[in-house]
Amino acid sequence: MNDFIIAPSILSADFARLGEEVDNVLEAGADIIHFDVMDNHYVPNLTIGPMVCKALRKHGVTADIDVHLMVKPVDRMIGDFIEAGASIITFHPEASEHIDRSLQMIREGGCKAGLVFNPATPLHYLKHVMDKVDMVLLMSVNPGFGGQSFIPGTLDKLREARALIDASGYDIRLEVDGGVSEKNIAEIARAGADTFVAGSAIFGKTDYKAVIDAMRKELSSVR
Ligand SMILES: O=C(CO)[C@H](O)[C@H](O)COP(=O)(O)O
Repeated sequence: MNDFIIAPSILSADFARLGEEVDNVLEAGADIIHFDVMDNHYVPNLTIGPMVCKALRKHGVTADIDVHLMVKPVDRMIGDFIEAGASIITFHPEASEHIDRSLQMIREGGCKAGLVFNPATPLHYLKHVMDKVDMVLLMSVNPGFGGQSFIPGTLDKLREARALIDASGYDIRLEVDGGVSEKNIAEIARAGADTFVAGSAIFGKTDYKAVIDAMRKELSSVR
């Protein structure tokens, strides 16, 4: 596995050609696919559900699918996404009544589990479940829409999360999502992130490989 993971968010892909878009971005060098699920309740937008995840598997996608649940309640969706072929499932702690149970459901289904923190959500939710998470995702925008600007305070929060993860001794990835581009990816990596979600920065360009290569070049200066 690469030390740094680039995870294009299909939120910014052309949904009318989704299978082809996913094939193209993986061929261009993406490591995994980030799959944003919005319910028009937890966030003010509505996107895609397990049927689309299943359709991507049927289309032949074998790369990991990183499902970010922006839904409330959370638990009802977990089984559906496990069955649909998700690899990683993350959710927002404040959207689950029973965080420990939700994390266990995900792992028992054979997926990696993670918690997602909005810009103003404190990291203390992690304290008693570090042994049950494979990924911590810090939102660097308020969730709901692609194409927003990176919130600079996320850099300090990344440093705080990196220190917690390193002190825990567990193998936990630190992902960042929102406003990530080839211009700021090195600074974000230096703050501690190892997994980078980018939507508009990649799908907003015609040459996906050029953007992903530029991101990797920036990252090569970090470690
Ligand atoms: O979860 C999201 C929004 O809730 C998106 O993944 C995120 O915003 C990525 O889009 P962009 O890279 O264009 O900011």
